[in-house]
Amino acid sequence: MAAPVSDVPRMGVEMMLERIMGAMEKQNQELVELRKECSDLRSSNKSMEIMLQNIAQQGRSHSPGGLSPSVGRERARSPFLPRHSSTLQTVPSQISITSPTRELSIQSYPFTDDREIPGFYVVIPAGGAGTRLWPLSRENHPKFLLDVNLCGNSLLQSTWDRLLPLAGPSRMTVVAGPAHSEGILGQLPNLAASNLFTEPGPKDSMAAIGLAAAILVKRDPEAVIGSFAADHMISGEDAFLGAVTEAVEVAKEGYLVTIGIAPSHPATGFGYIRLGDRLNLKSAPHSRLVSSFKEKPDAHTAAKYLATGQYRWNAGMFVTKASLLMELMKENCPSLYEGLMNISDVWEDEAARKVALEEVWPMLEKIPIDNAVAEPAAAQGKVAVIPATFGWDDVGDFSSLAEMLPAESNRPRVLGDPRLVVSEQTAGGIVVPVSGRLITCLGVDDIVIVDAPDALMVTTRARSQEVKSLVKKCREAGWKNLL
Ligand SMILES: Nc1nc2c(ncn2[C@@H]2O[C@H](COP(=O)(O)OP(=O)(O)O[C@H]3O[C@H](CO)[C@@H](O)[C@H](O)[C@@H]3O)[C@@H](O)[C@H]2O)c(=O)[nH]1
Repeated sequence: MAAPVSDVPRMGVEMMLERIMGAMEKQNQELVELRKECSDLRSSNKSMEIMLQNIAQQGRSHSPGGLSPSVGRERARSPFLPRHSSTLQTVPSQISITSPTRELSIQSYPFTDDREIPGFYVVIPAGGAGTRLWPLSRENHPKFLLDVNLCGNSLLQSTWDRLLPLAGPSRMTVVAGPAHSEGILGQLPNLAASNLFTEPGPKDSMAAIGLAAAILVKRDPEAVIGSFAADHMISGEDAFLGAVTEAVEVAKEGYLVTIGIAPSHPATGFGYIRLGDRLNLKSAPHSRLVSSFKEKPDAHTAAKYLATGQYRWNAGMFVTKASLLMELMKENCPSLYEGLMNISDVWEDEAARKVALEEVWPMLEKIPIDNAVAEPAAAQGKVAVIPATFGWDDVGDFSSLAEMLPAESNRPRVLGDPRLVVSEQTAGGIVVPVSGRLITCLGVDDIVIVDAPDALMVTTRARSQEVKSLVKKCREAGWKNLL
């Protein structure tokens, strides 16, 4: 039967709408495929880059004390987060906002093909469980072993890859607890066993970095060391390597050198560096003195600092002669210095090391490097800073993890398979579908949902720093096996 005359124009409109919707759907589909292609391309570029780096390293015959990379040990994939074919996640090329000032807008270090710095040792202190990322991170799978942005590498592996060109495999070292040794060696097959410094228990960053300094200064009295957290994300590798190379030059002049990040908000979880005079070093044109260093100020003080425009966040990276760090420890925390000297005296003798660690380690003072030496040394004019122009994030909690994922309007960001999340009027949050089941949400903004097979965690982005206290509560409630 023919349609009534009055319905004809309506049918026309409906057909048009249908066609438009169809075309839009097709476009969306193409966009998804394009994103996947880009992501695959990025992964294969990365593999190619690593392959080229390996070839270059194998061909390097002049590497001092060069170890040949261990044969037969393959790099283990980082555990826990699932891999899926339709990943849409990308890390923006610039993670944090760099300084708008002209002074910092340049910084391209004049690298030659070989970036290796003779006598430079990398120290990666890998401690802490990253409890604010529970239930993604666990005591046995801490944050640094996780591939939090699904790039195929854990944060530790990315840290290693980033710094390898400067030190070569023989001068890359890691300090960690015994529970993580196996995971670390599995993920870093080219880490020499003698360069994994195993501490009996967590004693905070001064003891960890101090232990590495005490051992390395005995192996090489002229050693310049750089300590870099195992669990940070960085974008802009050239700018990063340029900053570290300048920092090494400044360290050789007898400074404890930090890297300063332009702050974007009055964070209370970071150290603040007040910029002092320029050092006017030819080999490190961006270097400046640090006129003061304040570790983790309160919110009011942080806001005051920000308003002056004179402060940088401390990126938690320290570059210095190992001998200077030992001197600073001797001056500012003498008993810790004594203890570490006793341990390092016998370090290369396995049996004696075991005895010394058992006797001395439990007595050591638990203090962060920032309070132990950075604050007092800055007051004496011994700390310098290289202002950074690379993107940086310490991936401290689910809110900062969310920042790294592309925003989608009226939809939470998804770390994992986006098909497992169906939402309606839910903006600004982050969902991590690990268990594989479907997650649905309606009308809940800024929500954080982490769905692991054995534990579900729900909070808001605003409270994601407090996940730490939730973990404490779970422990008190007898759930230690899930932490
Ligand atoms: N091996 C080992 N490493 C440790 C230990 N304690 C801390 N670390 C390592 O030392 C580094 C810094 O320690 P955190 O405890 O994570 O420091 P933070 O609170 O984040 O503050 C530091 O980093 C901020 C940037 O993220 C800085 O802004 C701040 O000034 C400070 O340096 C990290 O790589 C951490 O894994 C430990 O007992 N053992």
